[in-house]
Amino acid sequence: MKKMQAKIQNRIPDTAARDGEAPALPLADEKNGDAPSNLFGLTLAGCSALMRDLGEPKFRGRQLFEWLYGKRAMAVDACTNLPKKLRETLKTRWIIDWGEVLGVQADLEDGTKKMLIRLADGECVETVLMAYDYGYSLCVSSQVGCAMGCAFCASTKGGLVRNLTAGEMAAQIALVEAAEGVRISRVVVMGIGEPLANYDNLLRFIQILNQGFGIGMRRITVSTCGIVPMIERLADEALEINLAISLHSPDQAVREQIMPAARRYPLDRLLKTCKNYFNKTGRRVTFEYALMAGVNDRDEDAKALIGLFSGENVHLNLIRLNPITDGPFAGSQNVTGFAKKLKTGGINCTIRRRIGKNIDAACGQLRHRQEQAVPMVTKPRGER
Ligand SMILES: C[S@@+](CC[C@H](N)C(=O)[O-])C[C@H]1O[C@@H](n2cnc3c(N)ncnc32)[C@H](O)[C@@H]1O
Ligand code: SF4
Repeated sequence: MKKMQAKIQNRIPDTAARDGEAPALPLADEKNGDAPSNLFGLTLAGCSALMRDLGEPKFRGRQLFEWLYGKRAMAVDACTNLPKKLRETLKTRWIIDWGEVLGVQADLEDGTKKMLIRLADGECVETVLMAYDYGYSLCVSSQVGCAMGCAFCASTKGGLVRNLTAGEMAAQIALVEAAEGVRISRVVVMGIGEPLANYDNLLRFIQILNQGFGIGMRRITVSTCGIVPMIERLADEALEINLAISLHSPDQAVREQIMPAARRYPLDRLLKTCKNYFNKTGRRVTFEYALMAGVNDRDEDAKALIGLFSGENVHLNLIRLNPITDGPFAGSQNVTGFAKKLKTGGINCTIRRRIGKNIDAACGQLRHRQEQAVPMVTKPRGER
């Protein structure tokens, strides 16, 4: 484990470690010139470099890191393991800022809570808290908006605004835990944005999750629409995280229509890359498949999936499509029948438990509402 952590640390780009200057500043702060910088989001290497720059012994870096994430310190003065004089010095240039929860939608039926979070520069992202038998899982956003243009997804409606910093991803956990009085034990990077298009910050975030929050690598899932070169890079990191691929069709032409990224990264190349990923990491890849009526829920789709995956050590996760405003697709009425066909064909598949159906479950809807100044509503039970 220690060896693996050291490996991640060496690979994670960190301005502090690289330049010997102030640790990597979050993007939001870079825009603000003289504004204080956010300590939240520094990796262990970043904390150590900061302490070194301040003329402090190296162990102070670990102390800061532990209080930032292990203790969820909300202010520099809450880092009571650091000497008061050092805290005063830190406060001249540094703050701890998690952003704030702007609003919450709760699904009273299944306990899912979707929160709209405001970032330091006023941009918003969503994060979703899900309750399971084993504890709490958080679905984290990785970007403000998304450039990928998938036709069924609300996250991409206004395009990409910017990447989230590692701190802004980690703050989603701290904020939700503080607001709800819970501990998050699993994290899925399946919120707004394409995590592999924000690769360096994603790796920093994973490091913070693992070393700072103490969340095991196997309890972290990263989902991608299939950015092949970044999947190849991720395979080389040798992390034990779970990789999920948004597949949504076994047909290249259909995929190109509903997921523009497929034009650049064709299905055969993507599947080959996933095979290599499994061979290198030993981690089984999950394929996500949101069923859309007449688009990808036909007999021929089931047959094609069986042809692609029969005998392969993969998992297919069938998802009920969440309706989005003005979306071109309707959810399939044949989810269980489709699953049955796949199972009969020898495919290891499950239907994802539907969560948050009484709120704006589709990822990006809430942020979109906020941008359009549409009031945030929790729909009555059963209404779609
Ligand atoms: C929002 S994406 C974020 C992660 C990454 N960008 C990706 O595409 O895998 C997370 C998952 O939600 C799925 N998704 C997007 N819009 C959806 C919708 N309207 N209904 C159901 N699933 C949806 C995506 O295909 C993907 O599997
Ligand atoms: S599904 Fe993922 S990649 Fe596609 S637009 Fe939505 S967030 Fe972006």
